Amino acid sequence: MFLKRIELQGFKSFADKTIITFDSDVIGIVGPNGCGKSNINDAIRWVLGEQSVKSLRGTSMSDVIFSGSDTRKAVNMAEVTLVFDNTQHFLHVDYEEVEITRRLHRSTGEGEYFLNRTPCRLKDIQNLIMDTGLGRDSLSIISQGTISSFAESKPEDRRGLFEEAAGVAKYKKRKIESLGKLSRTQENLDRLEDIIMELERQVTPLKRQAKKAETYLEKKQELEAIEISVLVDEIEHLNEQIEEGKKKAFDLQSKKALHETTIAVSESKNLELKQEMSQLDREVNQLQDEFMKIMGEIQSLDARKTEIDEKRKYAMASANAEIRAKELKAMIDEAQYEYNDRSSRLNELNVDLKLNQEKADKLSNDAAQCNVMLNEQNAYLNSLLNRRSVLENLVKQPFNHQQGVKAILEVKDSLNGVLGVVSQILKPHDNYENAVSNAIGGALYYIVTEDEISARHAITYLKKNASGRATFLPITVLKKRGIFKEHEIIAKNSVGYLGTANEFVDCDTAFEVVRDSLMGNVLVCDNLINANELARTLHFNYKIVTLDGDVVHKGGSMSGGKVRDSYSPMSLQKELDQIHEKIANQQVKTDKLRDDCSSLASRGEALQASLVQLKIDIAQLQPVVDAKKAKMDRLKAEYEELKPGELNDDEAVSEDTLVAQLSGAYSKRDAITSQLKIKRERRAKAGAEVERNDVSIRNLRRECNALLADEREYELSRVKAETMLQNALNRLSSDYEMTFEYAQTQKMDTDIAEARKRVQVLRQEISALGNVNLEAPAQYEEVSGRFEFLTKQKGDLLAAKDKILEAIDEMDQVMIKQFKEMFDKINAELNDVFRTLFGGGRASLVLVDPNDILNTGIDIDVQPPGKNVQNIKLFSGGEKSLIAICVLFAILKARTMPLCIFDEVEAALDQANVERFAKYISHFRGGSQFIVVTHRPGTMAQCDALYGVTMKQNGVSSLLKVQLQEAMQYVDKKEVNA
Ligand SMILES: Nc1ncnc2c1ncn2[C@@H]1O[C@H](COP(=O)(O)OP(=O)(O)OP(=O)(O)O)[C@@H](O)[C@H]1O
Repeated sequence: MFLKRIELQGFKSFADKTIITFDSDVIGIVGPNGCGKSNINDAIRWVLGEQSVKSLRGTSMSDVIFSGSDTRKAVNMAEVTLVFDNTQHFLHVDYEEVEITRRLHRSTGEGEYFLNRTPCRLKDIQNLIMDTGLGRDSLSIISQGTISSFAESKPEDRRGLFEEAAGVAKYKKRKIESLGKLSRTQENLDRLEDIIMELERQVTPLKRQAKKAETYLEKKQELEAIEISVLVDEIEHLNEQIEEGKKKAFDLQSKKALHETTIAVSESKNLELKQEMSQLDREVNQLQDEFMKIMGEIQSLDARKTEIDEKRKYAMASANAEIRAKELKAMIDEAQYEYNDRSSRLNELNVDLKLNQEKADKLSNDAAQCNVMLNEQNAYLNSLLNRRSVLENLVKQPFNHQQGVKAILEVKDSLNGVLGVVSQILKPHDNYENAVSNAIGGALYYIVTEDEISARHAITYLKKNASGRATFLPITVLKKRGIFKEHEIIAKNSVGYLGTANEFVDCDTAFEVVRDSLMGNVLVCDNLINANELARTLHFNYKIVTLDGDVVHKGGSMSGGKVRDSYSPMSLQKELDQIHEKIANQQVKTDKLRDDCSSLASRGEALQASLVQLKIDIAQLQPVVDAKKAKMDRLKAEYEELKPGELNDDEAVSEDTLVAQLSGAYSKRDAITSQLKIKRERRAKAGAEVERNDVSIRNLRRECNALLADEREYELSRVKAETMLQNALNRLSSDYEMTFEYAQTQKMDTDIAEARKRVQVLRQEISALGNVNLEAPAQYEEVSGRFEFLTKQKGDLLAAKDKILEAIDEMDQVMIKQFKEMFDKINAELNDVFRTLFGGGRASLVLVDPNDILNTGIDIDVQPPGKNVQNIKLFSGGEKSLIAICVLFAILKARTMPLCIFDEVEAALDQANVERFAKYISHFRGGSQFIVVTHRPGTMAQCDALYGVTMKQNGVSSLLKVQLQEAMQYVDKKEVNA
């Protein structure tokens, strides 16, 4: 016994668990129409993996689950188990007993398979039964429909039965799989070939481009290495040139400024001198007029005096002693008068000399003091000028001490998204510079960027060049800050509170978020006392700054004070403006002092000249006084000889005398002469000085022009050098992403002149290369790599294809052989079987195309006894069934089947044929097991055991073993009677 047991539950009409145990070789299943007999057949095929819903007589797979009846509810699961005796190993597994179960759930539609209660796949079941005769096209399970259609079916459609008998199904399946594989391999090959062709098209030009790119990169690399050194050398030279140019220009400017000052001083001096000269000219003219006048007076007085003296001489010579004495007395009076006059004049001159000397001393003192003051003021002016140049430098390069910030600003244009430094972006209101600077604190030097990516790029640049550190403020991450409303109300009502620091700063709208994020929560107070008070009131929750720049930090700590010469980048410009104003004021002050000093000096000079003249006058007058005294003494001695003791010294001398007039005139003439001399000398001196000054001004002007020309030339070459320097620096930063300082560390010790030449050559070579695809080497590597890989794959696929073809060929050979052998075997059996069942005649099987064993259809050539019908279709239904049964039995004889299930295959046969059919089954006893669903008593009679299927409850099948007698109640009444 091969099939030992069937267990059904929930399968079609078998709602309850039903177990059918088979213990004989030929088992009949009997029962009335519709009781569920064929459902057993369906159950066996279902378990063995039937997938065709149609052949299971349903529309969906869930139709196999019991769907309920009048009295029973539908169930949710169908389960059928077949238990096989495998001691003879019909099934190719080691087990002696094989249990196959299939289960289906209505709710999920999921099916499950079990092999000896272990879950398995449908494929496992199919493999297990393949070529055992239990397969899909097997002759193990034959229904009435199969039998009747067999004879009528096309020759090709009959092949399946023979293939199953020949056991070639597994090869056929494998062949189908192999053909699938082959077609997939061919598809892959086709696809591969297309890709390979496309890649082949790309590889050659890419190879050329890659070579070109490599040459370009080599040259570029060499150029870079040399050019960095050349650029560094160029920058160093340009820097030196610029510095030297600046120094020279500064020297020239200083020299020119000095010349211009000297010219200005000389011009103003000349102006003064010319004014003085014309004044002197006027005075000299006046003095000359006076001199002429006095000389006229003297001439007439002298004539009169000569006349008197002549008269006196005559009288003296002829007169007596009395008259001579009288004349002598008159002469003594005149001599006395002249002496007195000259000596008093001498005294006056001496007094003048003394007074003028004192004046000159004082003037020289004043001039010395004035010079000291001038020096002091000059020193202050110089210190202001120094501070101005420091501040100007700082304004030009405010971040000299912030290395990182400086480095970023230098390459600002080549880095994307760098917007500027906080201290440059924000502009504090007047007088709030200190407060705002301290409100911002260290963030003054933060660099504002468009976003985080720009900041990351800038940081990478600093790292790469080791150019210092800097802090960045990406605008996109900034948030406006402020103070709580209640705190604002408190602050506004506090003494000295001025507002939040951001209120005192102007900036572009785009930077308002920078301003408000840095200072929106910093408060400003007028002084530190009020700041402390406010801080306490607000519980030290805010940073507070004062106008002086003192700070009360959050938490209460304080900082303040002042550093000498310190500066804030925010107040730089303001301080510079103030310095400009101070310098202008100081220059006015020093200019005035310089004028004072020079006027004191010229006054001193004039005084010195008059002192000299006074001394000359005194020196000239002294011998005159002495001569007048000697004359007076001689006359007095003469008189004493004539009249001893009569001379009275105290006698007054009349001033109205001619002598007095003459003395007055002489004295006036001397004074005028002296003045004229002084003025003329002064005039001549001034004239000479003007002359000298004019010459020197002309010379200085010429020199200034030359200096200006030189300066322009230097300026021009400096600007040129600066442009070249900027270009060189830009190339360093944009082409090589290097700062000059970093590039200096990369400079090679090489002959720069040679390097320059090489740079030229390399540049020409690079430009001769034309357009270069720098991606080409990578693309070439990728494409050629793919090309090689795919070519290898193609080789592998071709080898695989050959192998598959070889395997298919082998399978074909096996199938041809097995099929042919089985066909011949069956053909050999058929005639006997036919003759037995038909009681004579002949039958054989014919290959439609013997040359194509693998596909050929199979014809049946039969001739029942006494008939000569050629076309099988012309036979009656019963005959057709019997022919099909003959073929079936011939196959069973050629190949032993462990199990055959016949479902009313003999339905169309007449009683005699049924009996022959039933008896013929006995031929197979011992080799095969038969389960026969039948309504025919003839068949029932040949069965070893009979099972009756009934529906005791409506729609629910049940099963019980019955005796032949009981079974007979289900058969066709006519047949029983017959
Ligand atoms: N899913 C199902 N649930 C309940 N009953 C079902 C289900 N599928 C089929 N049936 C019932 O099974 C019966 C058909 O059974 P089957 O074809 O096995 O009868 P039979 O005994 O072979 O009849 P016959 O002698 O006429 O060939 C029908 O009455 C049908 O209602």
